[in-house]
Amino acid sequence: MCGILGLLLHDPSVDAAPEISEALSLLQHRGQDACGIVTCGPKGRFFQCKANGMVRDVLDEKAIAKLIGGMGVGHVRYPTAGSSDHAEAQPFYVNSPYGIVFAHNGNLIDSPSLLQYMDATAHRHINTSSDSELLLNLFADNLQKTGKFRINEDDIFTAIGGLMRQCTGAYACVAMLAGFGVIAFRDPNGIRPVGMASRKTDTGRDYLFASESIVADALGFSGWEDVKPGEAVIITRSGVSRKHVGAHATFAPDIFEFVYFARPDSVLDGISVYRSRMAMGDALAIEVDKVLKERGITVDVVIPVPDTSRVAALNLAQKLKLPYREGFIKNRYVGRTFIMPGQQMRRKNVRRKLNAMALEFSGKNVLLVDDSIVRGTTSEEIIQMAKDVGAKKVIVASCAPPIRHSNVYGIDMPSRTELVAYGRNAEEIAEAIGADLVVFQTLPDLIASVRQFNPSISTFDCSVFTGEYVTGGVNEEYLHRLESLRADNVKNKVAVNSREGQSEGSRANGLHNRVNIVASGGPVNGADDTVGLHNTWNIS
Ligand SMILES: O=P(O)(O)OC[C@H]1O[C@H](OP(=O)(O)OP(=O)(O)O)[C@H](O)[C@@H]1O
Ligand SMILES: NC(=O)CC[C@H](N)C(=O)O
Ligand SMILES: [Mg+2]
Repeated sequence: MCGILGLLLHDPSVDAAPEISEALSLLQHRGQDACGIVTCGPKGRFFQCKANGMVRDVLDEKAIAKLIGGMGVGHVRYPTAGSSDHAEAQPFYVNSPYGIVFAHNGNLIDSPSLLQYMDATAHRHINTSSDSELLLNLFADNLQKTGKFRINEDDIFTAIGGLMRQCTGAYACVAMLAGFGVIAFRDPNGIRPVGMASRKTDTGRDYLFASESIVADALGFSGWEDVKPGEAVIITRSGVSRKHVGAHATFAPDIFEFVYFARPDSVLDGISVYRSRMAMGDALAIEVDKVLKERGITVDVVIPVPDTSRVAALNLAQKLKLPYREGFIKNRYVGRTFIMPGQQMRRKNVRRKLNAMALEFSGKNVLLVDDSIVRGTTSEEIIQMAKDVGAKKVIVASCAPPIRHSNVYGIDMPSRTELVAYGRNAEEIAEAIGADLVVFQTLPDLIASVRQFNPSISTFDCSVFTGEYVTGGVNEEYLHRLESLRADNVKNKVAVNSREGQSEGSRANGLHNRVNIVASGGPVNGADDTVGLHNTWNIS
């Protein structure tokens, strides 16, 4: 689940990079592996800084000062296709036609056939294993087909319509054409979010595209509107054009955005994430009450698993008239563990991140509330921590139903066997994570919790719960291939072998590398100090 960003300032002499960087830090919860910004300055020149790392580390003051121009595109990455190589950090760039920069959230499910098309028909070289580089080149190929010396909005709509006919999967994208403007589009099912807002200035209007509305709130933009499924929106300094260019398909935003991914203070597709999580807590309270009564178990205290579950846990506690205590204190400097690469790192960081306060657990029957149980890494660790500090019974309640199916649309859950609920019922899951009892939200209750705030949405992508994939094109053969490429144990093997094979490992040096990190206080307008697109890996 990455974060994407586009910004066009009405005054081209004001640099967009500082605000893009600020915006990316607000989207950091969507991707912690890599980040980047490309801006477009005078004469349509692009300036880039991207690398593996968090926003605050990669996009420091010096780097930002060298990103010239009043429009730009940004990205925070959570790798869900290809590798974690710094060459796959986004935005991606291709010089022909016109000069295009591209940022993508989601996953394509037909990368192998698109790769074949690129090679055999479009004659475009793809230099990484990223599906986003493929998607950029598909966009470029479709723009090329217009055959125009100078392109206009209609040509761009035609090109994006062509792209949408040619690829399948989840994609919310922001692109930038050199000297022209910024563009956003969303796949025909609208699986991944992206919206837009504007801001009045003394001279005209600034425009923003972002994965989540929180960015608009924080940067003083208003009039947030979602880009619609299958829609493309083009913003130039002369205004906004939007058009539905994709096939008409079922609108199915991913329900997991509401369960876990998005910030609670965002509103996605007209639904407040915060309110939907409150409703999840209310609904789960009824289920928990029922199960506890059936089993004759009493609970002394409700404790959330920070951070995401807090909103739901508080409502659940209030509904059940039980005390709510913050029994786990989070180290605020450790990021989200679920989106960290590799099981070892995730496990280690749950321990680093959370500390159990003995006073709140000792001698009590505690009800831990989490938003979801995926691999069970978090639950397993925190249940042990709760028991270590003297909890009598540990009951776990999950705001999401059991997750038994792979995600193919941009969450890194490729392998069913890594999921703790795969092939297990609730009792077996409880045993696997060391809980005395586990209670799951039902799927109808989860859907109702979210949908009540926008009943015009009839379907959500719930594939991780149901194994039904709204785009089609996902069968057993596909899932087996995905597992063989991306399961944790496979990725570990590839990382170990990468020095010999130079295939996917983090040590391989691709084409698109981080700009020099050089102590330099010089001017940013001279050729020596500005940062173009193709930089060397040079840290001094
Ligand atoms: O069963 P698992 O595989 O452990 O995955 C589920 C857990 O991971 C996430 O927490 P994370 O720490 O990533 O983020 P948060 O701080 O926003 O809760 C999520 O909120 C669950 O707690
Ligand atoms: N989670 C995402 O949106 C990732 C985008 C893209 N598939 C990548 O892996 O870089
Ligand atoms: Mg969590």
